[in-house]
Amino acid sequence: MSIAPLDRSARTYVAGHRGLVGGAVLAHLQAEGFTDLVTATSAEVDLRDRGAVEAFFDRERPATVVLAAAKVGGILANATYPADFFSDNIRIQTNVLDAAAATGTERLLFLGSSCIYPKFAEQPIREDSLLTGLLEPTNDAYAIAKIAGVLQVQALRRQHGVHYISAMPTNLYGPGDNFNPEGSHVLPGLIRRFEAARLDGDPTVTVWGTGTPRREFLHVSDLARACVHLLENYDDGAPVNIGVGEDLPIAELAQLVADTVGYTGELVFDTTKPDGTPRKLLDVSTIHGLGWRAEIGLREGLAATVAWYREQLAAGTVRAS
Ligand SMILES: NC(=O)C1=CN([C@@H]2O[C@H](COP(=O)(O)OP(=O)(O)OC[C@H]3O[C@@H](n4cnc5c(N)ncnc54)[C@H](OP(=O)(O)O)[C@@H]3O)[C@@H](O)[C@H]2O)C=CC1
Ligand SMILES: C[C@H]1O[C@H](OP(=O)(O)OP(=O)(O)OC[C@H]2O[C@@H](n3cnc4c(=O)[nH]c(N)nc43)[C@H](O)[C@@H]2O)[C@@H](O)[C@@H](O)C1=O
Repeated sequence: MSIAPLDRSARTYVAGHRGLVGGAVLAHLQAEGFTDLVTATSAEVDLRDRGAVEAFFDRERPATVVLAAAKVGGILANATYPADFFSDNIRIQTNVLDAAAATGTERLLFLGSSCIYPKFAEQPIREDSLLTGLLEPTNDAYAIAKIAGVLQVQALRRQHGVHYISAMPTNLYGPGDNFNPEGSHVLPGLIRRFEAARLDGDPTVTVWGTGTPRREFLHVSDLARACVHLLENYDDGAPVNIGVGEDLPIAELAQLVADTVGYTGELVFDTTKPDGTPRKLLDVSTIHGLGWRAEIGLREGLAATVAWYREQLAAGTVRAS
């Protein structure tokens, strides 16, 4: 399918620009020479409010949209607040997708997540395993909302002929992440905990679960590159996985974080916390075939993220929303 390159002078809206993904996408678009970038905080435009979204799109009429706004959290947040994860995300994505189609947005990228796939999908997980099995219960509400977004993109393509696409990133990390002790994902959660233990001289650090689940980690700068690459090289309704193509056990990740932070105490595993899905390594042959590959290795990316976190800690600006 031939697609015109993105018009760097056309109005481009990054929804969720203050988040981990949105911040990286905005920085990448600026570096790529996009000159008409539009953003709005959730206080300025609450994307759950359909009227506010319609008014925003009527006013701004973006030609391109990256939808990186969502209610996002780790396994404990998802398991604790499933109704909020479902309701917020269904409303955010429905409002943005409908308003984009109604006001002539030409290109849109919707961000889902690797958790949309069945708990026991064959590994590595191919895009066509979607809806072939039961979901992981700790995040099924969030996953169904995201699956609904994928289907809404496909429905808008069929009914209105729009060039909207969906991408399914694996677990992400990097500058701009959420370090909330309870609500964050594993990597920021462990960075925060190991750094505090190092500074306080604690003899042990608790890691949630058994440590046996495996996870794949993609640096958010790689993801930002992938988002623009897909917008310029892909135009189909099928979701596209974005990942690095390798994973590791949580126990190994925890030891890597401890070594990177310089913590030398003991790891203790709290098995009262959920493990979640045993593995969710993504098959990335589709996006590799489109000419994109991850470039930032986990050791390199983790070291840079720890350095960035320490700067935030010193400045008192650690995000823990
Ligand atoms: N982090 C990860 O590991 C992964 C993330 N993803 C997906 O990437 C996308 C971005 O995630 P991530 O960057 O990590 O999330 P963050 O929590 O870092 O950022 C989410 C952003 O969404 C905005 N937002 C949330 N609710 C609203 C609302 N009601 N109205 C307007 N804006 C809102 C927030 O804006 P504000 O700051 O102004 O409140 C925030 O900037 C999501 O779709 C997520 O599903 C997919 C796979 C993995
Ligand atoms: C991206 C993806 O992220 C979520 O899925 P997840 O990958 O299971 O999420 P997680 O990063 O929070 O946990 C990964 C593993 O790590 C273990 N673990 C150890 N210690 C900590 C810890 O301190 N914090 C957290 N959060 N987990 C820990 C934890 O027990 C689990 O086994 C989805 O809800 C959904 O949001 C989604 O799409």
